[in-house]
Amino acid sequence: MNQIPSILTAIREKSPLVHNITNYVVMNNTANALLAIGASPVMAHAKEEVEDIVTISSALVINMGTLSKNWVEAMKLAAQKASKTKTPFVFDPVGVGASTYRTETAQEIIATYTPDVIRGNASEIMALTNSTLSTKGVDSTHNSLDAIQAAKQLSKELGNTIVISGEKDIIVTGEKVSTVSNGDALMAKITGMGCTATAMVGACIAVEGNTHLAATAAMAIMGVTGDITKNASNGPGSFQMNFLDNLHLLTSDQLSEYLILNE
Ligand SMILES: Nc1ncnc2c1ncn2[C@@H]1O[C@H](COP(=O)(O)OP(=O)(O)OP(=O)(O)O)[C@@H](O)[C@H]1O
Ligand SMILES: Cc1ncsc1CCO
Ligand SMILES: [Mg+2]
Repeated sequence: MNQIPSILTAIREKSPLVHNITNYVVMNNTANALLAIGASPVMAHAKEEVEDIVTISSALVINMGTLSKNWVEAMKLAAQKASKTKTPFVFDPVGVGASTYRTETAQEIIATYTPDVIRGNASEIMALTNSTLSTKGVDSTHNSLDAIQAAKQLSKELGNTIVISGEKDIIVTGEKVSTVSNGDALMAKITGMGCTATAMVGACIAVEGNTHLAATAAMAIMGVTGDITKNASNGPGSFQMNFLDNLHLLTSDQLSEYLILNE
């Protein structure tokens, strides 16, 4: 618990370069959120350059939100390079289970390149272990608690950390389960808050090698910033704007004070 604020401090001190291959919907928000927390984002998806960008980056974030053939090829090249250079790698399987293409792409990336962390909502994490589960789209129709068994199974198979986001954020590494109970329901009404959470995992794994701790810190940063933001906001628009300000203003003391963590 007391290690979480020091991860925030490390992000601000080191300003790690975080390479994102992410979707058209959230690209701008994600870059701004990474800047606000103190990291340095680069968005790059051309096949011709992703390997070079991975080489100079401290973490790789792959988000398959708006996937297509060239992008998937770039994702695979980047993930392969990250495994060679031992660059920490987080994967967001956006909408897995909604189409065969999404399911096959997610399964191939996970099986071939073993992300250090996978972050998805409950429906997405469940769809990764149950190929007959079809998801509604990018929004979850399940509670994060429903996905714990799937997350444990995945984590044990892959030897990595799985994050299930939702009202409660659940971080699973093998049998170890940590829960962050901060945040606000409005966060699910702003597109790409989950993608931002995945990018925060990227910033945290860039400075902290323990993936369970880093992923917990990322969800703590999201949830505590959500708590601080909710009182000052009238709806999704102002929440989104205030959230960015509060990420920038977030202190280690606030993280310690607000965090509701069970482990
Ligand atoms: N009901 C809620 N209460 C508190 N926090 C929430 C709630 N719903 C979502 N969140 C928070 O919002 C963030 C995004 O989680 P969510 O599960 O909505 O991601 P997602 O479905 O992948 O989103 P997207 O696909 O739009 O990026 C997380 O930090 C999570 O903790
Ligand atoms: C709405 C949406 N559609 C594809 S990606 C995305 C952003 C949230 O996941
Ligand atoms: Mg998502």
